[in-house]
Amino acid sequence: HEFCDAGMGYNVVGCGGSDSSSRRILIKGGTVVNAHHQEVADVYIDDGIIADVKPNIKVGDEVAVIDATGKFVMPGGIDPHTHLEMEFMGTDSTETIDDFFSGQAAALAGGTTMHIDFVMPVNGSLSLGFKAYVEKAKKSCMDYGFHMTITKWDDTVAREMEIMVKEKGINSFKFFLAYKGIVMINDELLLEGLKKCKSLGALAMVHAENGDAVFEGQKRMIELGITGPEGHALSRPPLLEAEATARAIRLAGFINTPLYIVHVMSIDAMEEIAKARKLGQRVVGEPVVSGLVLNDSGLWDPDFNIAAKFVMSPPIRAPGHGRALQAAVSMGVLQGFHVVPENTGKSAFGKLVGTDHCTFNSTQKAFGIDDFRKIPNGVNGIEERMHLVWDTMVASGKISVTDYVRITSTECARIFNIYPKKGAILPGSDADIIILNPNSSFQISSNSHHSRSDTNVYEGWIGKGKVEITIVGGRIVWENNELKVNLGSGKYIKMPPFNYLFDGIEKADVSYISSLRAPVNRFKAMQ
Ligand SMILES: NC(=O)NCCC(=O)O
Ligand SMILES: [Zn+2]
Ligand SMILES: [Zn+2]
Repeated sequence: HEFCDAGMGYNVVGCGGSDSSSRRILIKGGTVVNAHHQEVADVYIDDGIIADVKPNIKVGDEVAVIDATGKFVMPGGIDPHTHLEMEFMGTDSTETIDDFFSGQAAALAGGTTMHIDFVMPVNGSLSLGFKAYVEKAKKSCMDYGFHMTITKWDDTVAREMEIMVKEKGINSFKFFLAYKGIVMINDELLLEGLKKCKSLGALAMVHAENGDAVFEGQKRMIELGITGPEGHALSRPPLLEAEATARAIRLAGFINTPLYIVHVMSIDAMEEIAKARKLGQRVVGEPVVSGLVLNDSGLWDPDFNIAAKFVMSPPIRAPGHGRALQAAVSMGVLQGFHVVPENTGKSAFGKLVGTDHCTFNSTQKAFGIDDFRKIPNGVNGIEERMHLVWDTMVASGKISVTDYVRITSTECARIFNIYPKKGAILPGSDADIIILNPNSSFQISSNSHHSRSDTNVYEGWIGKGKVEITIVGGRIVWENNELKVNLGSGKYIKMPPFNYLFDGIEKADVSYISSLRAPVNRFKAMQ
């Protein structure tokens, strides 16, 4: 089998490797952390499911015991935003280098046990796109879900959206407001999509940049003779991210349906979300780890191969944006959904953190050596997210360990309506668990990472906290720095519509209509 290649550098169970992991495991004496609570307890796993969580669980000799004393036992990470084996930006750049096997193996080595990937339609057809992704995902070694991308509009697309939600387990649709001439849609299509999402109880997601203005910005750079990777960032400043974010928020408010803004990269866009949140609109802002911990300095590196690896959209911003996004994440989580007033509880900035893992190797990035517009956009992160969020947010004292669980796992499970099957260490939840040692450290390098890419945007990062064990579906797949992944064992997780963001939305319809009438009433009162 192609995945049994020794070159993969890790053991593939089901391809000749031996499956030493037990179906019954007791994790003893660790600090078990959920988003709402932490306690020292044991966790008993039977046949892929968490059977019990309490102190001093007694088991027989046949059960494998892991001593987790002094360590944190937490739900495996859920990455809400990945692009595995995706065709993107024309045929020249081919597909992202990580497929559903290598990308997921990398995820498991870094403590992420589920991800949600974006299905790309085939010639605008959602069913053909779905079929293609079902095929791609057959090699999965961990559970996964799908978002669906909408790139055109007609009656067939509208009907297929219904099928996706009612039959295929998709509860979110993404609209690109950028990538003009490739996948960008206009406001008319966005409005149709928002209406359809609302009627289906599906979450609308947007990539928020003004694609027409970006196109103009790119022309300007080329006219100025700026063709290198720095031209990418200069052509699409925060202003254009903020404009599209504000526009999408207002249109979602006009339709009165919840909105999820992917990869928020700038203070400017984050402030638009904060403003909407204050007004009680149901908006979720998703920071990604590259936007939180990196800055744009890499884009100015004189070595094209180094600079090009940082090209993603919206761009990684100047120093200051990342720090502000980190602060917003810590404030957002400190105001957790259970303590904020009712209206603001249905919106959030940074209650979850994704990656937008969309990896191209240096040969693929080199398609744009003479013209930054041809550099395929995207960076890695699926393997690094859990460590980097721990290091920059928890080890630095910005957030608590319970907050960490919420932003890396639980809130994603809630938003995509699969909690508490995922995102919790509770009896009955899937046994997707990590054991993190806060006194150990991690180091990132393209020489040792598990992605197929030959580069890593976090190259050389050394930080505190180490995921020592990953358990997925009740099997130990990462231990002693060794991966033993189970080819084809990952399951597709259907995600039902009408998540908590839709609770009481009809009431908001009524108050929206009265708010439209309010100025009229005020005017009448003045007469
Ligand atoms: N973000 C990026 O540069 N690539 C992935 C596709 C997208 O999410 O826009
Ligand atoms: Zn995007
Ligand atoms: Zn993306």
